[in-house]
Amino acid sequence: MPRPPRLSPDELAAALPALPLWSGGGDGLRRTVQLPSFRDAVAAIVAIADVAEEMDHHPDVDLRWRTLHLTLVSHSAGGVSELDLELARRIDALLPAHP
Ligand SMILES: C[C@H](O)[C@H](O)[C@H]1CNC2=NC(N)=NC(=O)C2=N1
Repeated sequence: MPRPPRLSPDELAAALPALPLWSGGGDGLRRTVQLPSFRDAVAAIVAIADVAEEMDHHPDVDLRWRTLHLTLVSHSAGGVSELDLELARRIDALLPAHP
């Protein structure tokens, strides 16, 4: 299946209000979340990995103790695409709703 192109700045600006826990611009969407423990954070990564494999779209992941930093970017498109928006929505459904 062809991968979607990168979003234009206007398309991205229109999409971001629906993802209030995510920041960033054309170089990637970013969310930081603190989990109760290191193990909880690792479990969150594993749950995200299941979604990423299903979508064949993978986040950049940086874990510092129990603080998880996620960056979503479509490497092949050279920016943020609809796949990143969908992955962000699915990650939000897995993680606690607070920062
Ligand atoms: C062959 C495979 O579909 C590609 O390498 C996929 C895998 N996951 C990916 N994930 C992300 N974030 N960007 C990509 O360009 C990408 N490419």
